[in-house]
Amino acid sequence: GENQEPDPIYRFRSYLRIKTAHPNPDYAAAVNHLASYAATIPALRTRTLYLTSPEKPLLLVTWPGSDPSLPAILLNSHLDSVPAEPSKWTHDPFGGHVSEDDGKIFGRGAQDDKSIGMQYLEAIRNLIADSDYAPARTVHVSYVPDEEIGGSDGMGEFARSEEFGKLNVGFVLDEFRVFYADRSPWNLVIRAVGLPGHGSTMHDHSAVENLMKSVEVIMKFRENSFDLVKAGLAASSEVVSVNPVFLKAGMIMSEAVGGFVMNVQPSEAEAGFDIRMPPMADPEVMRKRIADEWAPSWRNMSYQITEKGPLRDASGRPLMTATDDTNPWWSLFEGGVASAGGKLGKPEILPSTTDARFVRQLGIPCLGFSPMKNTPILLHDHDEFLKEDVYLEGIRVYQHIIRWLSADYGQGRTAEKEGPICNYSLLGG
Ligand SMILES: CSCC[C@H](NC=O)C(=O)O
Ligand SMILES: [Zn+2]
Ligand SMILES: [Zn+2]
Repeated sequence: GENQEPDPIYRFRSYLRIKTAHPNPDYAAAVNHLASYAATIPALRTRTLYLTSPEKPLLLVTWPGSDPSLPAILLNSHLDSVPAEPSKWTHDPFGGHVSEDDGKIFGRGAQDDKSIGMQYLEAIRNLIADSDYAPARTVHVSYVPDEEIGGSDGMGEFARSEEFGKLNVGFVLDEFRVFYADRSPWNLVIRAVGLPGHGSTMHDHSAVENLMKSVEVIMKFRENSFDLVKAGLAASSEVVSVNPVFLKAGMIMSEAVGGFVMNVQPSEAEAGFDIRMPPMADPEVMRKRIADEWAPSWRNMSYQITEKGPLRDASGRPLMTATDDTNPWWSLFEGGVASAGGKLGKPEILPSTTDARFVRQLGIPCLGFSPMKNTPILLHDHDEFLKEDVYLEGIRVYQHIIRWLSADYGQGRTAEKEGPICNYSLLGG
């Protein structure tokens, strides 16, 4: 029962009970929960930043290292969650329910990403309590708002802030299992105008006809991308994806059957698409394709692209973090996972998008990682859960990773006995 459950599980369930779903995430309660727990660990300092508005706090927890001259590491997670449809769930998505028989902890955020947010703190607590470990590098833990809605008032703003610069961050860990890149979202809306007229006449160049021609061209492009994936020639995260997400046309008349006027051909029509651009995609080529083929002005089309986040860093390089020995942080991360007895899959590009793109844009290496062994991926899905034992095991994995990343392997300095000796200068010593 509740009395016998380990404290970390109790704290995780309490976090899951906080209603952090959009459109009204309770950021204050989430920050309060995290900061209260952090306050019980004397080595930690906490600060709450309000970078854009009093409604959007960002919690920064800091574990000072013994050598402030070393670049720090940053462990990031987001405070917000996507909405859930309670009627489609077996248990209340914000009830913190645990199933008796198999120890599944249900909740919106159980995987994405309240688990890692609490695991970071639990791992730090254990490193101090169990082994008296003290890091050489400073370890920062950030809890940012708004990731699920694009992150511009969250990590986007944070990465641009003076505050962030002062942290001297050398390496960042963010959510999900080893991802070295994300795809950048573009929102595309195409609009057609055309000849209106009586619903009974057949004429060329109506708005809906113009729109449908573009939709066909776009869907053909989509089919080509998808065929590459189906043939096994590319991972789904390696192609440009495009999916229609809304269609809008017609004259609304609420008392009509179906709600629309039937005998008028509308003079305007619109469609919206979610496009994801992999890091290697050429934004210029894509912009030109949209202008010339997808929404050509000669077909009376116009369009609007909203590029939600960068594709390149300041020196024009695609936003990818190296996962080989050219990146010493990778070796330390991999070493930490291996020393915990874990095995990493092949590093991938995340098909969707996270806040990692904002730090990669600064040229800071960042890996997406969440220790969720043998767990079906239920991000944004119904009945999102994480099993108790997997959650606790994840804390242990983070203890190893944090230790490897934050220890001092410097020239002539005492190397941690579990850590590798690697090129210190590459790590910014
Ligand atoms: C427009 S940025 C949205 C970010 C969001 N992130 C997680 O799901 C995503 O849709 O990938
Ligand atoms: Zn997430
Ligand atoms: Zn998400």
